[in-house]
Amino acid sequence: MNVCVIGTGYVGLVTGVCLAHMGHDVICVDNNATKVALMQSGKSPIYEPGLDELMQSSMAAGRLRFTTDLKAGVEHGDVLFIAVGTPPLPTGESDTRYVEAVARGIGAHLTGDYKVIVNKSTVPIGSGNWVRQIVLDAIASQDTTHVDRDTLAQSFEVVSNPEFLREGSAVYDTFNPDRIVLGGSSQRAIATMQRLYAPLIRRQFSEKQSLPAIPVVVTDLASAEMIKYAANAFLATKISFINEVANICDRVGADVTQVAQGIGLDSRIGDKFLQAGIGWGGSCFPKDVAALIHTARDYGYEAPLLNAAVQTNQHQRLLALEKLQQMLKILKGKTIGLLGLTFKPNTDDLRDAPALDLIRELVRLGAKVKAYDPIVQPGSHAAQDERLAQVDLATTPMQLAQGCDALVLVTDWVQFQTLDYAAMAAVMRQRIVLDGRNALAPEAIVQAGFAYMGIGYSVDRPTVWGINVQPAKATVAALPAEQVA
Ligand SMILES: NC(=O)C1=CN([C@@H]2O[C@H](COP(=O)(O)OP(=O)(O)OC[C@H]3O[C@@H](n4cnc5c(N)ncnc54)[C@H](O)[C@@H]3O)[C@@H](O)[C@H]2O)C=CC1
Ligand SMILES: O=C(O)[C@H]1O[C@H](OP(=O)(O)OP(=O)(O)OC[C@H]2O[C@@H](n3ccc(=O)[nH]c3=O)[C@H](O)[C@@H]2O)[C@H](O)[C@@H](O)[C@@H]1O
Repeated sequence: MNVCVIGTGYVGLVTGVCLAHMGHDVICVDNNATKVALMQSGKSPIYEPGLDELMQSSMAAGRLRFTTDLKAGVEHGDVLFIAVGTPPLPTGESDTRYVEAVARGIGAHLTGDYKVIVNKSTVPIGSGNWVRQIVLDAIASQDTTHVDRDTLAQSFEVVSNPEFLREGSAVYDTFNPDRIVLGGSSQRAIATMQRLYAPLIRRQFSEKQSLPAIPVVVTDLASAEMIKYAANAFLATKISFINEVANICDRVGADVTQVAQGIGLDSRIGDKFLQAGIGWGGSCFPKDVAALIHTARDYGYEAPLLNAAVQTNQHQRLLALEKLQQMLKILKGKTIGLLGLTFKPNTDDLRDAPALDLIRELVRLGAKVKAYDPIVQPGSHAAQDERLAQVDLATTPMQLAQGCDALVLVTDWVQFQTLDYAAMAAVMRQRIVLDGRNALAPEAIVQAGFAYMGIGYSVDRPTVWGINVQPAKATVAALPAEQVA
């Protein structure tokens, strides 16, 4: 099928590239000419594992093109994806002006051929009908000579198809979704979307063909829009829940990693998104939870649980500061080294990253901040972020450790598990590791000469220099057969 994806951020680019890999003929449109030129040269503007390779192979096969020309994209696509950003306004409300501009642009360029317009962006509940109205308004003011306006008005339908990919594993997630959600009232539009996703649903192009088909959930427009917000709000609340449990663990003498393992094996709870740490961030959880709270408020409902999840997260994002103060007392004049800056590993995305809150507060309290991130390297695009202006960016972990009073693991990049911590300890002023993601092997860190502290360990646990040491993980063993009977 012919597809047009408008907006080539994380979602738009990954969607376009994956649809082209499935065999569709895809044009990606973006109004950022610099970005388009980069993509036309076969380079992805974002760091996302596996994306460059797929992008280049689909371009070589002639199934993937990039342009700034919206008209060309609209004329080409049987399916038109709107995948532009919906960032938060200061009120928490979602800023839908980019969606509005694209919808207007689509309406101005419709040709009379049948098109399905797909809201892929995360948009407030009710946006499906709103987009439809904007397109109709644009048709009404279209200067058309070849097709009458009634024909144009009948020539499109709007579907909601929310996206659930995670940054850092976006390509994998797109090819292996837990479900596909399609919201809309037109059978023709839903059938078109099912045809588009047929190779994915039946896993026809992957080695996983033996797995069952991917479930497709067909709903009305508003429910599909709500599914997206409810999914993100639930996941964010789940993390806030385990973080709250971690904070209680800290006080009562339990180990949150063992607790997470113990509750996660209950299939009603599940073991995912139970990693306690210094809080959730990124481009979506904070903005989508805020937007859902805002929507609820518009309807006179306070959404107390969601507000509490946000509040717990705000506290959690500064927990590292509290713990550093416990250990170092006065932070003024101390040097703190951050391991990781991005909001999660395998991305170069700094949007609403917990590291930024920590940097702001450390600087405010007079500490010197150094940081090492495998992707946010000096000179890189991400490093230009003005919120890093007061951070001394190191090019190696050793350079980071030099002269530090403490290291804080902020992002759980896998390579941080195997750094030469003994060598790093040797060049530090004080040897403290605060593991903000419970990602390191505490015994190894202690052996390397550090005092170790995680998130969710009790003050009553065995301590090294008065700081808690994480015990071994809980073991899970099957009962002997005779005991089962
Ligand atoms: N980033 C993520 O992992 C996920 C994001 N989402 C949702 O998907 C949507 C897009 O998010 P991201 O990809 O992160 O956004 P982004 O901000 O990274 O990218 C948006 C792109 O749209 C382009 N754009 C803006 N206005 C345009 C216009 N009028 N015409 C053409 N292009 C235009 C921008 O130049 C930019 O390249 C948001 O609603 C977000 O909530 C949903 C799931 C995952
Ligand atoms: O709407 C979106 O944009 C996306 O938001 C999240 O994906 P993403 O933000 O890429 O990353 P996650 O893996 O969900 O992590 C979000 C934050 O939660 C934190 N987190 C995650 C899991 C966990 O157990 N503990 C925890 O603190 C991460 O460190 C990160 O800061 C959702 O997981 C995706 O399904 C959704 O499509």
